[in-house]
Amino acid sequence: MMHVAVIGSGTMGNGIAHVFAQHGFSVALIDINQPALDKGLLTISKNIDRQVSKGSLTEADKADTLARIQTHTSIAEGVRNVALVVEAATENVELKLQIFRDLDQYAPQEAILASNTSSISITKIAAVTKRPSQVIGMHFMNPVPVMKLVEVIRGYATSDAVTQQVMDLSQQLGKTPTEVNDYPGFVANRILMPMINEAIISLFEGVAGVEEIDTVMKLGMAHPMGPLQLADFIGLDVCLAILRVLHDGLGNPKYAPCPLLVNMVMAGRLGVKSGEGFYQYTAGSKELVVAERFRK
Ligand SMILES: NC(=O)c1ccc[n+]([C@@H]2O[C@H](COP(=O)([O-])OP(=O)(O)OC[C@H]3O[C@@H](n4cnc5c(N)ncnc54)[C@H](O)[C@@H]3O)[C@@H](O)[C@H]2O)c1
Repeated sequence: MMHVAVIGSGTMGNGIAHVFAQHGFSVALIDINQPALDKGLLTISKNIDRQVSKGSLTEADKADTLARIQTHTSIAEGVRNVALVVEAATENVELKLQIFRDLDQYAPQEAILASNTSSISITKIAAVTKRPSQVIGMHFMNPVPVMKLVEVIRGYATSDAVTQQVMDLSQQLGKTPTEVNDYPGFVANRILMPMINEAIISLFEGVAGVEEIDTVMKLGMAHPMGPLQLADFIGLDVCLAILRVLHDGLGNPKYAPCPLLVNMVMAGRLGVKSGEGFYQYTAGSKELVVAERFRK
């Protein structure tokens, strides 16, 4: 049984641990404290229950999956004997660079070190290690157990052999890996974020209202969710941070974040997580209600 470590048991980390364990890997799940790990395990358990109720997994699969996950609060301890580490800690450059210095020190020399970062350069992360040819991006999509894509990002020094191993491993998880090179935003966010930004600019310039913009994209382009609702889900602070990475990294004014997005983030209107973005969110209600500010 191949042994892997996942750093971070938040939204993405618990999903990544879940899919590895479900597909027979033994997983060391690592976070900074036990409550964070317990919360991650609880989410995994609830998500497996959903798979069981749909008939895609059995109760026995659930027990086996959970039994393959061990938790740790120390990187040094958790990454001993692993063949692969997938880092899914908070999106912060300094934090990730320190984690990769630690991983380089404590993980076996031949281990592959992957990051699930949405926007930080894989080449920059690799450069703080003594094994840049074994550092790679493994960008899962949210929710991880459901979404099929893994964007596999080759840093400047990532080797062909490591890229192939990660492509193969992603397939073993039932995912479809897609190889891309390491430039700002990779492919997913380089295309998604300008679309979201353009939707916000259309609202800002009065071209149409919130519901109209989302309806055009849902019904006209067969998107499952409109771009403004999607921005609320992702978090407007996260969208702004990624647009700034594109703008700074590519130096093209077309990536400049819309002033309305900047204002909303400054005002703490971050979308679902703050209770209000382009829509307003009330606990327990599934109805989609446009935020008062944007009502006609
Ligand atoms: N949320 C998404 O939709 C999404 C999608 C794709 C990629 N990502 C990327 O995945 C990564 C994680 O995002 P998330 O949404 O799961 O964040 P999150 O805030 O839900 O979880 C981050 C976890 O990392 C833990 N952590 C922080 N410092 C740590 C350390 N030193 N060691 C171990 N654990 C540590 C935190 O305690 C927390 O549990 C980020 O790089 C993000 O860009 C997120």
